[in-house]
Amino acid sequence: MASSEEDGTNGASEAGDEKEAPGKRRRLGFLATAWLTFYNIAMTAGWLVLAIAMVRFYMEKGTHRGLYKSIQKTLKFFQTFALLEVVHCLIGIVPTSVLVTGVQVSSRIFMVWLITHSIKPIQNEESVVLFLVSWTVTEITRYSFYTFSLLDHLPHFIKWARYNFFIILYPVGVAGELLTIYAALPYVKKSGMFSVRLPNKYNVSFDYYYFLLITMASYIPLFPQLYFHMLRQRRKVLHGEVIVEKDD
Ligand SMILES: CCCCCCCCCCCCC/C=C/C(=O)SCCNC(=O)CCNC(=O)[C@H](O)C(C)(C)COP(=O)(O)OP(=O)(O)OC[C@H]1O[C@@H](n2cnc3c(N)ncnc32)[C@H](O)[C@@H]1OP(=O)(O)O
Repeated sequence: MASSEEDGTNGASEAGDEKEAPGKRRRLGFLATAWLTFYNIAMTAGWLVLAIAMVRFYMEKGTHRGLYKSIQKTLKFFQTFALLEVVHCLIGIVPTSVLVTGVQVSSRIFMVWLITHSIKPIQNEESVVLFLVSWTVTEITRYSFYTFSLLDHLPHFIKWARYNFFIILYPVGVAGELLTIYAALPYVKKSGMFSVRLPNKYNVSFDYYYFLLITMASYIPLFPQLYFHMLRQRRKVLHGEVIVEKDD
């Protein structure tokens, strides 16, 4: 993939073009810092609320059945709000690749709105809990990491957690997502939902069932790229390695 994501800049950094030492933070303007601090605190709080709601639900009911329904509004709100992350990359206030962030965020939005929200019979699948728990732990860690970094008071444990938890949580989350899509397939096939059949006046056809199969297959090339991206970030941040760029 293009080099920009490996050195952690997207070319629009306010810090200029020179390469920074690993672990050294860029300096942002006041407005960008204030906005990002607010955004990250709000997101940390949102995912914490979600975590507490999930733990309380499970302790009270002793089952995962009904869990999704009870937390769906909070989940939809905060996961949709994360679309702003793509905007942050586009306008250059965070040095992350638009492509990496775009794939990450769009796959989450897709899971929330076009799978779990739209296909009610799968909402009680165990696999939904799998990705919900992975996402929640990841996001609490990630947004608190960004918040403390912006405030220049990053506890070592948060940094360690940010660049270690994903090693397990990423595959677990992806497994949860794939199993949920797989569970949705029979309902999608039977109902023909979101599909457009011929003949119609636009002369186009679309089969959501096959779209889901293609989406599942697309995890095979895309997920390793995201995972190796995180492993490179881990080496850079935790072990201070300078990643040598290689242009495609
Ligand atoms: C239409 C259908 C599409 C379907 C597509 C299907 C294919 C999908 C295939 C793959 C699907 C994946 C699904 C995801 C599942 C899960 O999430 S499971 C749970 C586990 N998940 C994770 O662990 C997620 C890991 N991913 C991430 O952390 C990010 O999303 C990332 C974009 C992939 C990587 O983050 P990145 O930003 O590159 O790394 P960082 O080291 O965190 O940040 C780099 C620098 O940027 C600064 N920064 C970034 N964001 C912020 C912010 N909000 N505020 C402040 N600063 C920010 C960060 O501080 C770093 O700065 P420097 O310190 O100056 O370098």
